[in-house]
Amino acid sequence: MDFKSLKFTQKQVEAYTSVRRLLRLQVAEFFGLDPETLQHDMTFFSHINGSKTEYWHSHIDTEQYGTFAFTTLLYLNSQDEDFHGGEFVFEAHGTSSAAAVEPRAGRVVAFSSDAENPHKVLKVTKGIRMALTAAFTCSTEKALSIEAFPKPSLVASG
Ligand SMILES: O=C(O)CCC(=O)C(=O)O
Ligand SMILES: [Fe+2]
Repeated sequence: MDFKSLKFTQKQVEAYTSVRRLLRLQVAEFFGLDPETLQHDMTFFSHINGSKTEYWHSHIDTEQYGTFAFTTLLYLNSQDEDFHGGEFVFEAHGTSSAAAVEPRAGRVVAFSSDAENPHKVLKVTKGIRMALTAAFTCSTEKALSIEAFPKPSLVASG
């Protein structure tokens, strides 16, 4: 499947928008924030298969993407059913020990995006792993610099 040529239907955009709204409320509740302080940052879908040579190396989202304050990950399929490998791993650092998350369709991971949460994704050995990364920023200036998602040119009319 050539993901880059897909167009989103209006229904898919509505589904995405309501998922995004719920993620924002969940992050606000979990971190004890007013939802109004969380503004939409970058969003993207990822699909990783065993033929990829570049995996998600260990990184810190705020450094990698420049703007993230809170990251949410929504898994769209499941480890051991749709793919093998591909665990999400919070790296050990300071006094924190490593912790792994098994991707499951519908499971959400939310965390603050800065140096306190370095993480990586382990190699996918079989199948295709699909996830949504949806981030929030607390800076209006940064939020205004973010391109609309999905790009209007990728939404099918009617
Ligand atoms: O898909 C995942 O589990 C993590 C992806 C990630 O680290 C990112 O989008 O920055
Ligand atoms: Fe990340």
